[in-house]
Amino acid sequence: MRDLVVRIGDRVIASVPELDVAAGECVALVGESGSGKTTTLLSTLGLVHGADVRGRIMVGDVDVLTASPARLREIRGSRAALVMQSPQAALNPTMRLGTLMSRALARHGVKGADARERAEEGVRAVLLDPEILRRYPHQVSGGQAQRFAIALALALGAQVVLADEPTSALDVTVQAEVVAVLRRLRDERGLAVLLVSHDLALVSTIADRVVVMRDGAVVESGSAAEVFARPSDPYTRELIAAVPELPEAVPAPPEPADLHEGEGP
Ligand SMILES: Nc1ncnc2c1ncn2[C@@H]1O[C@H](COP(=O)(O)OP(=O)(O)OP(=O)(O)O)[C@@H](O)[C@H]1O
Repeated sequence: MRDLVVRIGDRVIASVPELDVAAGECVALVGESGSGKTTTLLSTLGLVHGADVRGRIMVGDVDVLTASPARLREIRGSRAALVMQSPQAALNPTMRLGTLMSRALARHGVKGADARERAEEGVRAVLLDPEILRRYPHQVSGGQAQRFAIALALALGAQVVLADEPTSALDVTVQAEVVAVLRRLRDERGLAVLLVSHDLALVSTIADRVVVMRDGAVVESGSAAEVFARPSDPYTRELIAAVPELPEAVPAPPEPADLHEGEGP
């Protein structure tokens, strides 16, 4: 993404000069409520409505701002998948998870034995028992529903997962499970993850890079280790100071000078 500017009337609600997420990498957008994180994330799939969106947004080789509606539908789901805060609310309560999965696959042309295989492979990849495909949404926990949403994305072949506060509705242990699944998929399958979260402790356990937003603008970005260990912006320092356990969560990389400590010229 380059030079993203999202305006509603005269107000710029998100302005991001540069944002890239590579395969096998997790980038976290952090910042307080209303700082423009969700707007930035939704822009990547052309899902910001009622706003003036400018810039260059590429998902693979698709230019999101100039793509046809059909092309956009194709990338949503089959290339990039959105995982939102409350997946249970987004799942049709009258259908078993297996039916939801097979309908989604059918829409992308995958049917029959192929679809069953992909569904089972998807749920196994998020460490769920394929038995869960026989259950209805109300018969699974919030954490299972969230992992199912990720499984659905994987079954559809998503290479990028866009996760908006994927764990904020979950308790701490379940949050850790969801993050562990995302981390594993990033490491083992090269999934690219763009994560929106205001939870810096959680971000420190998964993000490779961090982009800090405030009032619609990027105030700081860099490797997670660098940003957490040596935040350059006062706002980032404030955010980090509010999370006492962070210094232990992310060991600071040594300063280049430290590497040579004690070694005289
Ligand atoms: N469609 C819209 N119409 C009017 N204002 C909007 C619209 N979408 C977002 N905004 C405003 O733009 C600003 C940025 O919103 P955004 O949801 O991107 O922030 P956020 O950092 O994700 O916040 P949160 O953590 O609360 O989700 C907010 O002030 C919000 O009220």
